[in-house]
Amino acid sequence: MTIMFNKTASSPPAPQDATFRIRVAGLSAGYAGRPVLRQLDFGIPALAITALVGPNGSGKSTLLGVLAGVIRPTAGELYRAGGRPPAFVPQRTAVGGLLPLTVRQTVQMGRWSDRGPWRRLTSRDHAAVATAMDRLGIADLATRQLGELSGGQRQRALMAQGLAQESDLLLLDEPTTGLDPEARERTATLLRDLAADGVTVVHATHDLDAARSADTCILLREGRLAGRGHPDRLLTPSALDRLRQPA
Ligand SMILES: Nc1ncnc2c1ncn2[C@@H]1O[C@H](COP(=O)(O)OP(=O)(O)OP(=O)(O)O)[C@@H](O)[C@H]1O
Repeated sequence: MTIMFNKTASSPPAPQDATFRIRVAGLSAGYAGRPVLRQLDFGIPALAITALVGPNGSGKSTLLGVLAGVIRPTAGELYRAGGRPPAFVPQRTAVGGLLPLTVRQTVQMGRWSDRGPWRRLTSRDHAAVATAMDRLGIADLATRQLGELSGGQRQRALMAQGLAQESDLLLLDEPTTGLDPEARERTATLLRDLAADGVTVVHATHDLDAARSADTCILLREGRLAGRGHPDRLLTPSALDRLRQPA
């Protein structure tokens, strides 16, 4: 699927290139009166883990919103290779902790895109929900209210909701923020397993260990592409210093 906006790119993405799950060309986006992303060109490799790295306000969440289809670009092209609609897991701070929902109900909402909110869940849905909770290690929290959970537990409940969608494109906003070292390690292993199972994973992160364990990184600075490639090549101390300086 190619979505074209006010076209500014001279070279359109190549839909026939099966190595990319997503391609963008000349992509710009932002909010009313506030341009954020400027003229981005890159591909997201299929069946791999891509980390979005950059300082606060560099546009990582905005880019995830565009890739998820919840923020409309103002210019450029976005090509998503065929597959299921993306599963988008926002930062836990963007999700109300006061919603009167149990963990299980939260994860079940991941099935709404297939089932709709008012239909009874099938045994297949229940199995997907149980598997997602198991993979995130939160089965024992199933009956707890979301609002009673610690930040890290709530983060894992939201990730389980994303997994329950069984999409082949998982977009995660700072999935390891607030997690203890063991949960971070578990998340890293989970992302690796998902990629091996056929999922393309994109996550925004400030966690350099998580970024270093990705297959590829995209660096953003003030809404512009500051680099992309393998983390070993990209995440050098001097490159990270440059990221922190004004563009
Ligand atoms: N809903 C919004 N309305 C207006 N401006 C916004 C909105 N959300 C974000 N912004 C602005 O867009 C810019 C990029 O924000 P974004 O959240 O994408 O950055 P980020 O790299 O994810 O930051 P962080 O690492 O702090 O999460 C910032 O200047 C921010 O103030």
